[in-house]
Amino acid sequence: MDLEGQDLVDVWNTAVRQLSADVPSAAQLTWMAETHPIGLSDGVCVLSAPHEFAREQLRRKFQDKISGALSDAVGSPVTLVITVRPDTAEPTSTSDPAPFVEEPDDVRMAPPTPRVDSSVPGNVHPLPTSNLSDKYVFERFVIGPGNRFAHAAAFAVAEAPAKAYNPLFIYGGSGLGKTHLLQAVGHYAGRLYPRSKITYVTSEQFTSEFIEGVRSGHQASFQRRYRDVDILLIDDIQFLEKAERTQEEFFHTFNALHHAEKQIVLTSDRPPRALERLEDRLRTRFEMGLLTDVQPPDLETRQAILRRKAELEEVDVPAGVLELIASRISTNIRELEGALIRVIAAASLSKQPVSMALAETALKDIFPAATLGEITADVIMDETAKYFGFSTDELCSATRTRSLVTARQVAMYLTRELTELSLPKIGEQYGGRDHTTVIHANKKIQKLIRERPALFEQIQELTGHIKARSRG
Ligand SMILES: Nc1ncnc2c1ncn2[C@@H]1O[C@H](COP(=O)(O)OP(=O)(O)OP(=O)(O)O)[C@@H](O)[C@H]1O
Repeated sequence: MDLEGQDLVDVWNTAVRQLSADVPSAAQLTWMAETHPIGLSDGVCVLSAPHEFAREQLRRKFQDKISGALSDAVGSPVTLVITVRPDTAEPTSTSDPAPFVEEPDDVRMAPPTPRVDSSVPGNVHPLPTSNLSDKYVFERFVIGPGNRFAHAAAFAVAEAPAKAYNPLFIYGGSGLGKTHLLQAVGHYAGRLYPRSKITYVTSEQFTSEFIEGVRSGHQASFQRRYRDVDILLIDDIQFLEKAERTQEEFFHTFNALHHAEKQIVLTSDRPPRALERLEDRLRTRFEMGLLTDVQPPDLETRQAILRRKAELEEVDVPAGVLELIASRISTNIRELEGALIRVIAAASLSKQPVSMALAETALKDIFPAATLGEITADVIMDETAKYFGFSTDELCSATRTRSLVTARQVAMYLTRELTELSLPKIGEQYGGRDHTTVIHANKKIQKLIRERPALFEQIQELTGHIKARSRG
């Protein structure tokens, strides 16, 4: 049954009436009132929540009840897809003005906006490329000896999906551009083939959606979502090693897509043969197409990446400073970019041009000392909590006072910069938050350290504490 317009609103209102006895707080009632149905097609209802926090709450606490109430209202099973309206304001927090943050936005990054395509019954899928980062396009990717082949393969796949190499499997160490290439395929193919359905997902998201589908008995809509695409981009496939049942499901998804000549692109931190806990049949399928690795960039490429980044930031950075940063950080491009951002922040705060002296000072805390041991997420959490006067439990809690939100965002930012943990893993570390929350925290702090001298100083000092504790 497909519903739209007033019919859909009537069904939704009936469901909400049925639910209101179970909604205890005024805040929850407000989110509920601000949540609207977008479409109901082939047993899948797409809801639009006012913000990410509401979406999470609705998903965690009310998903089953809402599905049940909607199923009752239409007389057949209904699966829910909850999205967040882009560009809506964050919920406001109630107390504690923070010293340097205006708004307590723990989360803000629009997830893919599913649409109900009425021309294809039952098709609920993300708009092409809607959950891709704008930054991760081919135009911003600097080519060097370590990534030339991977770049060429990704480019070829975007130009001729399912014709060039299928699957394309890109592997390599942390922060070397795998996600960037994967999403660039999505952007470019989306431009060349605007009608194609392109889905980007991390294997962790795929796993949790699958589990959710099983739990709620709605596997069919999950399967439809992933089998009805033209290009499937799956990031960090190594996490499937830990999820046996999802491996089975992914095997069928893979076969269905491959058989239908749809393109699959995968990234991993290791080549398929090193994914030891992966079923053989999946490993062999991953090896069926083209395998390509990304290697750490050489000095020249590192400088070129920094030059490009400085141009994009519209900041004049002398060649000597680029060389200084590039010569000290060699294995992770994320860290390389992080160092440049701090130098630019230091210059902008002190209202000086970027110079060697300024760069040396700004970077003294973050260049790894020779004897530095591994920096762990636990140490970062512990030091950040201490620094801002909170407990680690508070950092992981749902409390959203301004100062706590900032401390939490700083902790996530430093974990992203100083460890190799994936975005979902960092989210997990901080009370099971969504990976989009971590992306948001990272962006937010990158922006704030340029605007607020106090926060910049605090983060420099805190990084020093973390590094000191991690010295071997
Ligand atoms: N060749 C490149 N040119 C420009 N920027 C790059 C390049 N390679 C990586 N980057 C940038 O470095 C950062 C880290 O890259 P990315 O997230 O793609 O790494 P990854 O290999 O997927 O890491 P992880 O395995 O930790 O997820 C991103 O901001 C990306 O834009």
